[in-house]
Amino acid sequence: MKCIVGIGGMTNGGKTTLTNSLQKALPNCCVIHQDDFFKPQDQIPVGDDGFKQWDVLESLDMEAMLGTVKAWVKKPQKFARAHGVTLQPHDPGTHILLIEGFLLYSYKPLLDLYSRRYFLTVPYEECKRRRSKRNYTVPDPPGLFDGHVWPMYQKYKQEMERDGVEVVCLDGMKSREELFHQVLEDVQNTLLNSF
Ligand SMILES: Nc1ncnc2c1ncn2[C@@H]1O[C@H](COP(=O)(O)OP(=O)(O)OP(=O)(O)O)[C@@H](O)[C@H]1O
Ligand SMILES: NC(=O)c1ccc[n+]([C@@H]2O[C@H](CO)[C@@H](O)[C@H]2O)c1
Ligand SMILES: [Mg+2]
Repeated sequence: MKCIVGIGGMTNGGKTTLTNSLQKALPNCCVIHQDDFFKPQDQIPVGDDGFKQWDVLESLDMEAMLGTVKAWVKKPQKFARAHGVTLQPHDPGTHILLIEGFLLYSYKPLLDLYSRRYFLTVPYEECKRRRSKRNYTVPDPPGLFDGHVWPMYQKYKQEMERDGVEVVCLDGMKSREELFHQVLEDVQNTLLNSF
């Protein structure tokens, strides 16, 4: 049985942290990080807001990401082996894929593949605070958060709500442990219900 779970939500909501803990706890579990599909810096245009447009869907090679997801769907065992995921002999029939990223549910070709779509958020102030401490491969220029990151987050979130995308909202202000146990239990129930 194959199960695809989305760990989506805003930047610095805690998606990667949660995903890494879940992967360790779930059997035969592979992960795809949307951040691995950012286009090279020279292909990211500067927008009317004066900033390089990192926080739009076009900054990502989503066709390549879709191809990677399809490779997992076709041969999860082969995918696991190729990505160093040890398959568990006592749980041979279960295969889980966690897809993690900040613009998961804005890309239509993947939308119906998820068994569950989680969405992590924190309040604006906390998001800005966490972000200011981060060091991305391309560092944030001054003003990026208020000038580009936050407005784009709001735009995509509004589109998601307009399109009626069904998500399970997660409060990113909860502790790492609480979030981990909440989602682990929910994923395990989803698995049980789909047998
Ligand atoms: N539940 C939590 N409570 C407090 N801090 C957290 C929690 N989860 C993650 N963090 C911290 O917040 C920051 C962002 O976490 P993380 O990298 O997991 O977020 P993300 O959603 O993957 O962000 P990005 O937009 O970079 O992909 C990190 O410093 C992390 O240690
Ligand atoms: N990983 C990258 O190449 C990169 C470069 C510039 C900005 N970002 C930021 O990553 C966040 C998503 O995790 C987005 O908010 C980007 O601004 C990533
Ligand atoms: Mg992340």
